[in-house]
Amino acid sequence: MKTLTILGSTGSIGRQTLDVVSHAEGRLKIYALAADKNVRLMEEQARLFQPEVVVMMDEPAASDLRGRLRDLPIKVAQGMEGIINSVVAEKVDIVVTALSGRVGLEPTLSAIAAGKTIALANKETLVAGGDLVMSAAEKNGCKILPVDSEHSAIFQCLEESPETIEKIILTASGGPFFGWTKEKLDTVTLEKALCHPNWEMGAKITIDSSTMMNKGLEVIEAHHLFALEYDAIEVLIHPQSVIHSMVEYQDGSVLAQLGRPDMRLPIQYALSYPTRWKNPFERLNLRGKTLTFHEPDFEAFPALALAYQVGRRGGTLPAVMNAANEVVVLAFLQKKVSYPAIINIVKKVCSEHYVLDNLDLGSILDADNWARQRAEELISGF
Ligand SMILES: NC(=O)C1=CN([C@@H]2O[C@H](COP(=O)(O)OP(=O)(O)OC[C@H]3O[C@@H](n4cnc5c(N)ncnc54)[C@H](OP(=O)(O)O)[C@@H]3O)[C@@H](O)[C@H]2O)C=CC1
Ligand SMILES: CC(=O)[C@@H](O)[C@H](O)COP(=O)(O)O
Ligand SMILES: [Mn+2]
Repeated sequence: MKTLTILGSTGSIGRQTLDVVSHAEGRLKIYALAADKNVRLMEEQARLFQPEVVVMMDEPAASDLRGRLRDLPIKVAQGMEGIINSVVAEKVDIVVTALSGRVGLEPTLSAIAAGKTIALANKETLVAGGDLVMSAAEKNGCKILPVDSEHSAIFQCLEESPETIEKIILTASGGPFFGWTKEKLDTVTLEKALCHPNWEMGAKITIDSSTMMNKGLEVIEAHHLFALEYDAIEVLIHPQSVIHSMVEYQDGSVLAQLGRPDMRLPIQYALSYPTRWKNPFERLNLRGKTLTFHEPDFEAFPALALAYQVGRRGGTLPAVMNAANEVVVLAFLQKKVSYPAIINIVKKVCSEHYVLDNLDLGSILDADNWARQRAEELISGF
């Protein structure tokens, strides 16, 4: 039996994780669930999964939930303190990090300091603080198990001697606008950007997939997870999202992981690691299927090239790019900025940043805060 805390239980990954738990035949138990404001769904999840603790980041949401759950012996905590307590608790074996955004960095570092295994979906945490996270994990002997589908695929293709890797190939669907020209991309609406061709995901990552910033974040995520130079991380457009990524070894052999676009598979893989559990989920059927592959269009989708430049520069710059992107994507979701403004503002914030290389949590959070404020100023100026 493995005991979990799920950070972001009411979100897309969080809900699918609970579905995996319900199919795990008693091998997974929930200690705590955490979210921000979605009280109605958290109440439903609490009643169904009976965790010891539920946490709402938002304090009014926490007091609302306290009233709704007064008939149950479930502790209702709040704020970042409540989230951190939910991951360091003695009973917890694995923390599923499925918060959206850099907010997951501190709880992830706290969970690692407490010796927990991390099932990591929350890629912004690695983009902003990957050096801190991976060195803390090494120091504490903690496993970081990737949940992000491409990184799970790479992890599943790793052999005993990872030093024989020549490169990894991150596949990308190309998003809803694959093949569009820069001019046509100026006409994108929020409704169109929220329609991912293959995956049902949360709003932020769906917009990031449309600009290809998601793939840029994943390049930086892979750099940290697999200790790879950026020259050894290639992106290949694969519109069908059947091959979730590939590893090319120094003898020229390429291993790939395939599956239906169903996040329960990488989630279950991480939670059952190092075994593979059976499940009743629909199987991949390749009969009659055509798989195609294309070069990324770095011109039309500048976010990908920016992420490579930012990742190579390192220091506090990745945290700045990520923070600016979080702010501008939220503004786009609120229809406050145009689609082209997303990458234009992120690029401008990155260009103005004085990069620091002494990476501690304070410098990362300061850079993150500066970037958020600067992005907000540019949005109001747009
Ligand atoms: N969805 C997917 O298929 C994939 C997602 N990922 C990554 O996984 C992470 C989660 O993505 P996804 O599930 O789509 O996101 P969603 O937006 O669907 O869910 C986000 C979750 O985090 C909670 N949350 C958001 N902000 C805060 C906060 N400040 N404090 C506490 N809780 C917060 C939300 O709570 P509430 O509901 O109360 O707002 C919700 O439970 C992201 O980093 C994403 O990039 C990676 C690969 C695939
Ligand atoms: C399911 C998952 O892992 C997402 O990151 C997805 O891969 C996004 O698809 P894109 O390839 O379009 O960015
Ligand atoms: Mn992914």
